[in-house]
Amino acid sequence: MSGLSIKGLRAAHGRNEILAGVDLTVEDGALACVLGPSGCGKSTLLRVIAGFHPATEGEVALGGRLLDDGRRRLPAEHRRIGYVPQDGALFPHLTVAGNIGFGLPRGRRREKVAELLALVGLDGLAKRHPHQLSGGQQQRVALARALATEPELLLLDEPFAALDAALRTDLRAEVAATLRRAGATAILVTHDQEEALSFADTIAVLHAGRTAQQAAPQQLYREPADTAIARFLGEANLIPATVAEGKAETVFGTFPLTATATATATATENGERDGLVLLRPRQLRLRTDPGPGAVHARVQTCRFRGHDHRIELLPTDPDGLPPTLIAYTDAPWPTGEAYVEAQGPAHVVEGR
Ligand SMILES: Nc1ncnc2c1ncn2[C@@H]1O[C@H](COP(=O)(O)OP(=O)(O)OP(=O)(O)O)[C@@H](O)[C@H]1O
Repeated sequence: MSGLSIKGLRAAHGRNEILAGVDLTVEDGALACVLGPSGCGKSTLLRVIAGFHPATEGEVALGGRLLDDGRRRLPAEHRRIGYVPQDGALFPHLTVAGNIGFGLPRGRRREKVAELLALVGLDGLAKRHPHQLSGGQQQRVALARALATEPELLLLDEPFAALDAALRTDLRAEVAATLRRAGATAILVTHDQEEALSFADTIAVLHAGRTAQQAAPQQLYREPADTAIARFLGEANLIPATVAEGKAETVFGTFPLTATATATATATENGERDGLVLLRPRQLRLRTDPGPGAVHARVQTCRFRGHDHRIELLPTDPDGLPPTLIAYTDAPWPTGEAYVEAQGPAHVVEGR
């Protein structure tokens, strides 16, 4: 099997178990993100994959080769894995070319360095030293250096964390494009959900040392497995619902369920169950007049965010609704009265 496969991985720091059942599959040539809050074990996971930290149980395999199962371990230098740490960790006394070519055989060095400089968009900067580069340029050199040895898998540990917001967005898109051009298989760890959603083909959410869910970005955003994942990936309106026969009944009306909608509370005798339906802020629409399924509310705040407006509403009759609703709209909305309607399909989430 090609690509990376991790099953039931456990790892500890001393007596503290940090990873307590991580599953992760990354297909050959795919870009994956491991997403989780600070301290959940993301860096530890990368270090186990790279071979810098031992697994206690489970299995890590790359391209069908066993890397670690808690008993047998392939040494880091035989794994063909590249690692880009958070700060890039360039050699300060070497030039850009020296950094990228470090570890390459002499004969091919010049040609390969030129190729990599072009790949990461740094033509003409070969003779500079790291201190003469911007943060973003330094990270691109670190990426080129990691790609130089043509690793089977590239690990990126929060590589954009130290950069300002605008540079971060640009560099993230550039790095994703570079990795795709190079045909690399890569894993990026981050605690930034926007970064994960925009970068990856597949995202694994870590919670308490376990994989809570792995799915494609759109699926994870629209169809999270539980309320904690729903909230972690972005703002969520969680609306009480009665679920039966493939439909969810809410105060906004009845909606068809998403294809993979997961069941919530235990089924009652007549086949109905209570659940929570996830409506993302873009699924809510505001109007000035009442209409079928429209809920009366008061606009509390309307905040301009450049690409849209974030509107916070208090429902007049809170029965069957959370205390506040969040909508994102293209047009601004004055504070005061509004009617809110919702668009399906509805996804039923597990409470956690
Ligand atoms: N060398 C170590 N010795 C003991 N405990 C450690 C060590 N390294 C990390 N830990 C602990 O392991 C847990 C997970 O750390 P890790 O760095 O893997 O998390 P993370 O998700 O990458 O966090 P961040 O996003 O803040 O970098 C934390 O509680 C941390 O304190």
